[in-house]
Amino acid sequence: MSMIEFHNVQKYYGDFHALHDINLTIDAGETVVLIGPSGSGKSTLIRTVNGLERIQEGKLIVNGQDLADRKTDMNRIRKNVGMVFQHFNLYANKTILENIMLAPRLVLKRPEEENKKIAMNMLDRVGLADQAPKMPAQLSGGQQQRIAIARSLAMKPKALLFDEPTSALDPEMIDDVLNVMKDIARDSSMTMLVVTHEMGFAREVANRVIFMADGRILEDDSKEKFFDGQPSNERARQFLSKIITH
Ligand SMILES: Nc1ncnc2c1ncn2[C@@H]1O[C@H](COP(=O)(O)OP(=O)(O)OP(=O)(O)O)[C@@H](O)[C@H]1O
Repeated sequence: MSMIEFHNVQKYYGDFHALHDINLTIDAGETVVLIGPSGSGKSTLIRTVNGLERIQEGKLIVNGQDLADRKTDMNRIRKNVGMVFQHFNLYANKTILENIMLAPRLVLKRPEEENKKIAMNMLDRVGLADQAPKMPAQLSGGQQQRIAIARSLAMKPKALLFDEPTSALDPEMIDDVLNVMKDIARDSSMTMLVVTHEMGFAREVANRVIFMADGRILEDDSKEKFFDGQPSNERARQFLSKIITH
């Protein structure tokens, strides 16, 4: 079953053509890694999936709903599709536990006791149950990002989008966050679309690797083909050789 389908999608910012004729299907449970040079449209593409950016042409079906249709209920999309950003965006004046409980309480009307239980389970899953009473500023960047992931998980989404989740972190914190993401990727019920240049993550858990440049998808390969064979596209090959040697 497909979770995300792009059919001839075009996205413009004013006159600027940011996404060119995107065709892409991601099945439920897949982990797809999106790479490409700066400005190639990776963020734009994933932000269209939960309606943070609107598309101008084509069809974009997410969890069975067409996002190009103005009648589509965006709140329902956002309940099912979580997003983790480069900067964690935690509420600074709320405890870690409150950060996680807030959206399920307000959006899902989840009863308080159940909400707390699920929040604690999610904190446990990211290895930070003991941090529940603290404030975000008391945690390291890597811990804050794991809290942001727990917060997304607490909504029990069907899909999670990650936009460069480790690129604002000190190097020593990156593995802790990637390990949490790998654990989620191995859960076959979760669909993940991840913008990252962490190729170790891609090699270990991705089903597919997609290469974008200039707003276009130039390569969409299984991880085996991408890493062990050779991407067919010359720019993808060059990009891969640069990020792997650096
Ligand atoms: N709100 C906006 N208004 C106008 N142009 C935008 C806007 N957001 C992005 N763009 C442009 O769209 C193009 C794609 O940007 P996008 O952020 O999607 O790229 P990216 O591949 O995620 O880059 P990076 O790796 O640097 O984050 C860039 O040329 C960018 O300048």
